[in-house]
Formats: sequence, C-alpha cells, structure tokens
Amino acid sequence: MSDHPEIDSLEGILRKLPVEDQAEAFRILYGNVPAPIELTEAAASLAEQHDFDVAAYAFACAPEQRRAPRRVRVGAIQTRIIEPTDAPIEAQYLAIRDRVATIIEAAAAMGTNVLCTQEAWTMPFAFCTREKQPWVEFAEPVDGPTTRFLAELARRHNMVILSSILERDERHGDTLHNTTVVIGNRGNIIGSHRKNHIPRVGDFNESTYYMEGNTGHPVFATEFGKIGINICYGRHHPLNWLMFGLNGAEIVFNPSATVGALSEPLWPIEARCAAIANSYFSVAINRVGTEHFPNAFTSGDGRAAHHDFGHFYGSSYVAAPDGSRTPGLSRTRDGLIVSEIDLNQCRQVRDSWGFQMTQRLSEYGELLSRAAAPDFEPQIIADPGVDISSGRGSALPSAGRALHHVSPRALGSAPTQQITYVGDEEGSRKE
Ligand SMILES: NC(=O)NCCC(=O)O
Repeated sequence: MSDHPEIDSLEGILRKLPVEDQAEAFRILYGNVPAPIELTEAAASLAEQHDFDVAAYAFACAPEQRRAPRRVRVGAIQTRIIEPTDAPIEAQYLAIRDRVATIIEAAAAMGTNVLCTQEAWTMPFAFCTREKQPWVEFAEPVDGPTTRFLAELARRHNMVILSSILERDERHGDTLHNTTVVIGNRGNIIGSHRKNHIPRVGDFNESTYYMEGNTGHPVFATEFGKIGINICYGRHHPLNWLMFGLNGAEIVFNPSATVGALSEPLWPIEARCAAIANSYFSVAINRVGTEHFPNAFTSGDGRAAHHDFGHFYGSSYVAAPDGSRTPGLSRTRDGLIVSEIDLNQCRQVRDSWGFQMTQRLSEYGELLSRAAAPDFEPQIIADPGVDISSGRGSALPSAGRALHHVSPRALGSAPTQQITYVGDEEGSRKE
C-alpha cells in the first residue's frame, strides 16, 4: 500500500497547470470536453447537505436536418459503504440504500433519464474474502426488495434505473450471479443481465461466488435509448463491448468495483476506447473508499494476510462516440455525474469514421470460430532461420543463455530499431 494520502482527482492535478496550458492539456487528453451544466438548486442543496459531489456536463452534437435531436441525460452514482462490515447485514444494507436514495433524488433534480449504480451497490465488495457467510446474505432475486424499492423511485421520477446486485436465482437452485437489473421508467422490470467475465486477479476472488453469466449480450430498448451493460471486469474484453454494439446499443454502462493498485492506469482508457470503437456512449462507474473486513485473507500471491482490497478510486466518467469524455468524479468522495448526450451522435460518428462499415465481421468471425475449436492451428509464418520449437509460437528463443538478434531489415517497419531477445531460466526479456 502507498504511504501517500489519496489524491482527489487527476483533473485536480491538471488544473494546477498554468491556465494558458490547461485548455490544450484537456483537449489532448479529453477530446472535445463537454461543457459544464449548471446544477439545479435542489441538486446543489442535497449535495451540500449530504456531503457528496454533483458534476453535470453537456456533450456537443451537430444538429441534423431530417432527424430531431434525441437528447437524454445519463447519470451514474459512486459511493462508499456507510456502516462497518461487521455491522448487522440489514443495517449495512439499509444505510447504503438510504444514501443512494438521497443521491437518486439529486439525479432526479438534475433531470436524469437513465441512472446506473456501481457494481454490487447494496453491499461491501466482500468477494476478496472468499467467505460465504455472512456476505451471501446480501443476495436477492431480480424482483427482490432492492428492485421493488428502486421501482417506486423509477416510476416517481420517470427514470430508467440500472441496479447492480448480487442476485440469488431461487428458481435455479438458489444460485448466485453478479447481475444488473434494468428497471423501466414506469417502475417495470424490463430485464436483467449477468456479468459475463468473472475476475481471477489480485484479491478479486469472485469465482468463489458465481459463474460466468448466461444472458448473452442483451440490449434493452428503453424510452431513453438502447442500453447495454458490461459489468466490471468485462471492460477488459473488447469483444464483450463489441457484442453490445452489434446488438445495437447506444449507451453501454460499466458498473464496476476496482482498486488503484490493480487497474487505475487502465480505467480512463478502456470504457472510452469502447465508445470510440463501437460508436456509442459509455459510462464507467467505480465505488470509492477502503473497505475493511473482520478476518484477514490472502489470495495465494505471497502477500501477507490483509483486511482490505486497497482503495476503490471512484473516478466515474462518461465518454462519447467521438472519443471526448467528461472529467472524472472524485477519487475519494461519493458523487453523482450527469451528462446530457444526443443519441444522434452515434450515427453521426458512424457516418464519419465508418468503423462499422469497415469492420469486416465475417473475416473475424471465421478466425474466432476456428480459434475456439480444440484443433486450432495459429496462423504463423515463420522465418525459416528461426527455431519456434520452444512452443511459444514466436521468434523468442527457448530458455537458456541464447541470444537472438532480429535485424532491423527483418522487422521491416522500424529501420532504426534493433531488438535483442535475451533468454535465461526465467524466460526472455526484450532489450
Ligand atoms: N469487480 C471486478 O470485476 N473487478 C475486477 C478488477 C478489475 O477489473 O479492475
């Protein structure tokens, strides 16, 4: 763990640049930065009274002659847990629920049409512990108490709410899933989607609790746009993002729970990259705070037993199909981010960049099917002078002290570059 106090945000650091440099720094890093929207009095007063941040932005979009704008406001909530993890489960649950309900009021006051929670928002992210009890007591069916609670708010505020919970499927042997419930703006359950990719990295020991989801890549056609949900670790899988795009998503939400030491450099890139590659909007949401668990745990990686995951760094943001993005919410504070977007931008960017027109799905589809088959042979064209018998399927030499020089000419594209691979007992490294 770092000895440094947690910084509030990367943007806070960038704002220390001389004013004349800031605009260029933001343009290069954030694209066509959306303009801030003024907060309503009600939202600002809730935020002040209950100590959370509200940030709101409007993405620019060109008017069209034959289509009316399709402006919607999307929102995301990031929170820390309220009660300690050894408090009674019901007390922990109700405290978080009250907090989120207050932030939902602020979202409503900002005219939010579609609102998404963070992953497993009703509970501490206890999957690091590998203990079943008491954490599985947070699980509930898709139509359970949390959905019923939010359905009332969704109806009252004419808002679609995406609620990420630990699901218990009572009809299928009480099994658990990591699920987002899609609650329509009339308080109806439109459907639900289960997390497709389950992490087995660091302290994210989620495979102890649930298997990979079985709901495919559904897109939910709501009154405020076509919505997909790529739950947390799925954001590392470009094909997962692609599938929601293929099914017609205009906005893909990424409810997450992730910590600084593991993923922070990846965070600003992945959801934004998906927005660019798939010409849709993406909304990345992460919890905040450090959650301490009563019993120390290890994850078989040589680290001493510890009681927490590390710091969940928040930094929730929205990205547009043209690659522009909002600043992130705080790394340390609860918050609500609201963005006004025009869904027409998806088609405008498709027309301009042509990524869908040029994507050559059949070419990729064919290789993907072959790669998934047990008898797959990778397409490798070997330099006849190179020994690929090490089984690594590349020009790397096998373990030992062998040196192999790849001439600049053989590399073809980098005439000034010479790469040397040095092999030893531990493998090879590039010098
Ligand atoms: N919740 C979850 O899937 N976290 C995995 C870690 C990461 O993807 O950054």
